Amino acid sequence: MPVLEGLWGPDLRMGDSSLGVCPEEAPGSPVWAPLRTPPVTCGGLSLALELPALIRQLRAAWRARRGGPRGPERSQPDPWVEAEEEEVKQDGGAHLEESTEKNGGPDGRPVSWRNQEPPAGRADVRLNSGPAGLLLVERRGSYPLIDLHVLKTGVLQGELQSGTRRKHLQRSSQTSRPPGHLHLLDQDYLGQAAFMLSKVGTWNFDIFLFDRLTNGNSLVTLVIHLFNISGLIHHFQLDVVKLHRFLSMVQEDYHSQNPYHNAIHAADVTQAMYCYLKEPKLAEHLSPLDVFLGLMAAAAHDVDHPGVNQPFLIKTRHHLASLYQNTSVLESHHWRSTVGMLRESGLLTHLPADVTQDVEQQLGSLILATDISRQNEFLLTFREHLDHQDLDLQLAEHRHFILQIALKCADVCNPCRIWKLSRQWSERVCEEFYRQGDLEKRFDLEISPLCDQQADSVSAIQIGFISYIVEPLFEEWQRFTEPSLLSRTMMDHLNHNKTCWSRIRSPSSTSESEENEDDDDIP
Ligand SMILES: Nc1ncnc2c1ncn2[C@@H]1O[C@@H]2COP(=O)(O)O[C@H]2[C@H]1O
Ligand SMILES: [Zn+2]
Repeated sequence: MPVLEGLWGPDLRMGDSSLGVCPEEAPGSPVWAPLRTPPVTCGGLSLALELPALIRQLRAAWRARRGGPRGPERSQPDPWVEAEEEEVKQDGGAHLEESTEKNGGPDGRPVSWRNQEPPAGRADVRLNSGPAGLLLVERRGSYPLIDLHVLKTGVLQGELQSGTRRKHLQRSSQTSRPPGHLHLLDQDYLGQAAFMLSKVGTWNFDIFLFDRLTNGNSLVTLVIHLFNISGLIHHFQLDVVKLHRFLSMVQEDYHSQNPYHNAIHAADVTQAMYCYLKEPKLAEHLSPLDVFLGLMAAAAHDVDHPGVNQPFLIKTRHHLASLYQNTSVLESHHWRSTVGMLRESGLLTHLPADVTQDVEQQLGSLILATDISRQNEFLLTFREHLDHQDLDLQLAEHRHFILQIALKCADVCNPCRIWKLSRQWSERVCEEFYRQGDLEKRFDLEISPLCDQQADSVSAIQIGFISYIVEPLFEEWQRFTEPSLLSRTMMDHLNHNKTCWSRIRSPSSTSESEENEDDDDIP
């Protein structure tokens, strides 16, 4: 499979994984002992509540603050945002110093740390400065939809732009709900969604079903629940209304029209991250800040993803590619957009400036680690640590590294899910690749690897992805977490799913229709 090998690097696999049984949530595993304090009140809201009651309180609080049933309307094109984006293009980002100052915090707190170096041990935050060496904060509305009209002429003329007017039109039509509105659970489904949340730590959690039950609000609902049960709201004295506002912005800025990179993927990664943070090897060492960062980074790690990859943005000269100098373009955008939303929501304004600075930098380091082109760099370091048995989770720096690895695992864990869920993710991600390929074909661009529906079958893509990316990473993760029932289960599913894709690829042994009927049994 030379194409796949070339794309994903050499096969770095180690030994075979052992087989195991499919567990429910491991009983009695330590879950961040320091966080066990029962949530009582926060922002005037009682948090010792079942989810439906919490949501009702949230809704009432939100309405009271907004002075009406609706949140701020964002669906109208905002000429101010457009004007500013034009500025970005014209001055190459230099004006962002002023913009950062303006947005330093909703309370107007000066952002005195702008030109400081990132804290020691945060070497991954290497793209925190723009051309003028200033920290970039992307404001909401930098929605990087690809403007097909501009693409057609722009590629020829070598001046592709992002097409701000069109993107606002597309943005407002993509969602059926008014942005900013508090989209809470449909009463009919409250009970079922709440029941699912009671099993949020189990590996076979069906995020697609949960998304339907929550009316497309899986990300907001899941993360508020996880923050609540993890004691984070209490520990950091978070204002639940601000938290809800922040998460709604994040959820809304995922593109629902992307088959794969949408808010359901973010919710799925966050749920996986939660499972990994509960791993006994890790949980007892994690501080509340670690848990907060892990869940936040997972929730926001792909925000505003345009549904095309970095090479596409580079070859079409998208403004984000030049803004981030063709390096970790998407990940940098996800991070800086997250920082913009954090500041806009005011979620952390009650915390000391050095804490918020640290949070922003660590979020960057975590989100940047999800750049799949840096896979080998992380894998080799991880393997070296495990070989030398020198990871000391008392050290914040080592915990941060493990959080990066955990997030990377969560991001590519879909082949480790039960077949019924895994197959959906595989089809979705390939559909997104094929759409990019169709775009490239339509505009006479070279078709990117894996994006040609005629040449690259779903099964071939999956076998390559599992062999070169997922297996090597999860084998090391299993080494780190052992003995772990969850890791054994994930490896079971991975092997099973790989076998399924192999059979689909070579139907002589099993027909595709036969395989589609396959349930979640491990072979
Ligand atoms: N099942 C899969 N098959 C092929 N590629 C995948 C699969 N799951 C994730 N990926 C790729 O891995 C990348 C991890 O980072 P992203 O979520 O940004 O984008 C993801 C996809 O490009
Ligand atoms: Zn992702």
